[in-house]
Amino acid sequence: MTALSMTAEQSQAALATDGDMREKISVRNLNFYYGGFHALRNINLPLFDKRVTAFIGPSGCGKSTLLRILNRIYDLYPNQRAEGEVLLDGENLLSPKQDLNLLRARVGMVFQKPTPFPMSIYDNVAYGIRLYEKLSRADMDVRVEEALRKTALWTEVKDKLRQSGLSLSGGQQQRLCIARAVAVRPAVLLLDEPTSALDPISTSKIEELVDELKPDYCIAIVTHNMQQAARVSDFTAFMYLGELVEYGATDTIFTAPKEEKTEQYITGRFG
Ligand SMILES: Nc1ncnc2c1ncn2[C@@H]1O[C@H](COP(=O)(O)OP(=O)(O)OP(=O)(O)O)[C@@H](O)[C@H]1O
Repeated sequence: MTALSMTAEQSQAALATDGDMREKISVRNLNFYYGGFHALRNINLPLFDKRVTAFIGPSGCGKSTLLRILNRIYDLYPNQRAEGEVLLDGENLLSPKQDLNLLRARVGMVFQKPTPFPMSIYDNVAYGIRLYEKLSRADMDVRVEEALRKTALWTEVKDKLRQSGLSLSGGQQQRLCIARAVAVRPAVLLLDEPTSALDPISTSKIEELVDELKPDYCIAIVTHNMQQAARVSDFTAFMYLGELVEYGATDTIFTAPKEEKTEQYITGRFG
């Protein structure tokens, strides 16, 4: 069975069992090139709303490349080129007509290392909102509080909103970055190994947060941690050498994968 037919079959099965499921992003026949290097090969994949999809696979297989296409971050670099379609609510975000500012408001991204801006906690969260909306001071206060509450940071920072974001612990900084992303009310959240620089307690807080955010977003997470993928995701995409080897419900991928390569990877035989 090819990855493509499996994808269609799996998503059909999922749709049949859960009327609440809606395909938010559809990746179709996607190829990606770094100059002459063909980094992603004919990727087909659905990403469902209100669900978490994990991208797993050994180093260099193309997980981050795929994630970076979903908000067209690669556009910032010369000689990087995508072919195919990535439909967001049916609209091809790879189209040259796509407004990139608008796209990045709809698709938020959080990186591996916490990257707060060198400004206050309040301004870190308000920064993105100010790019897109002109709010009164009172309305901005409400939005900042809402984002900090959503990311379970409010009680920890409400008395020091004017302190630098850099004064927070690593785990708090990462939650601040997630608050910054959700503050602009995106539809999609992309998390690129968001806990790889964090201790186990901060990691479990971020995982809980992903669970809490799930009902409001379509979430994609790149992770090297198999347990994390199994804990937080509903669907898993296993990639190898730029190809999507297997996609399916996370339970199935981790207990009864169809492809030998997937089984070898999840049982730690390579990678
Ligand atoms: N800027 C770049 N220029 C050229 N090749 C690149 C560039 N970035 C990544 N690649 C190559 O593209 C392939 C996919 O890289 P990518 O970073 O997407 O993999 P990954 O699965 O996220 O790896 P890791 O788990 O190590 O982060 C690799 O072969 C990598 O060397």
